[in-house]
Amino acid sequence: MESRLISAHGISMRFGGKGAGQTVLDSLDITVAPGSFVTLLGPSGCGKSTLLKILGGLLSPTSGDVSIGGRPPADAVRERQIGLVPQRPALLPWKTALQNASMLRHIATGKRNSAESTEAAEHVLKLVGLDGARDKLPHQLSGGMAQRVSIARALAMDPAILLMDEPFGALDAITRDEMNEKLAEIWAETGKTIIFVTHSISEAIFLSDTVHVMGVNPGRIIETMEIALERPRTREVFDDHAFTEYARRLRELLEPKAVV
Ligand SMILES: Nc1ncnc2c1ncn2[C@@H]1O[C@H](COP(=O)(O)OP(=O)(O)OP(=O)(O)O)[C@@H](O)[C@H]1O
Repeated sequence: MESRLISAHGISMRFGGKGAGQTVLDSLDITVAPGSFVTLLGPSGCGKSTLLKILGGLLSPTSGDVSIGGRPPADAVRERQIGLVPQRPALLPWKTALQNASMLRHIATGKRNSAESTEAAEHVLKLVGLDGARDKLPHQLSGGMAQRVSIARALAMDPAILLMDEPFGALDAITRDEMNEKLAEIWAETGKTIIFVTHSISEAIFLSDTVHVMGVNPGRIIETMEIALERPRTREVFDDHAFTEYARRLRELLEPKAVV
């Protein structure tokens, strides 16, 4: 694929029938530059997950156009250029970390135990910092470790674009910070385009090049903010004046307006 620019124009999404239906997204425009880290930040129900799936070609909008590298998103899906990391890891409980990480590749290649797929899974397990846990079963993994396997499973397919749907929402605050640092490293090392959904202001600032703030009823982008903090970023950046300024501005945008 020549350019992986994701471009979406006039995106509207309506669920349900005419009377009882709901317009979830309304005339939304967004572009995502190849190799960038882009976050969709907004309140519950504003349509972040819906927009994420539309951008990755996993859901068709009711109206509007999406293209990935100038081509229909279905092409990118067919060419396995899209990886998805869901909210919950959903690992197969009877398979080890390595087997879970190689699973999609084995399915894609049609070979149950190809050495090449296992090698790819070993490589990505190392990348997510789990090479020591390759033979553990899901019930032997912490929440953070399980989510790392889920990231490895998506990365093992070597997609150009990674869709991450609030992957760290269920983790405790410390583990979440650790996962954010690890993800920033993985992104820097692999050059993937990452579209990330979160409710967390600090997570959005820490990870992103660009934060799209969404409003609700109907879901739309109310502001796009470029995050100009230097990289690589470590936890110390939370104390940076620029960081707290971004956080203040984002909080203002997300706080419900007082009714006068
Ligand atoms: N398949 C579907 N059928 C009907 N309604 C849906 C469907 N998927 C999403 N919705 C509705 O669309 C709205 C937006 O959902 P979506 O999951 O995209 O929001 P979100 O911002 O990701 O929410 P959250 O942060 O709580 O996960 C919600 O009201 C939801 O009930």
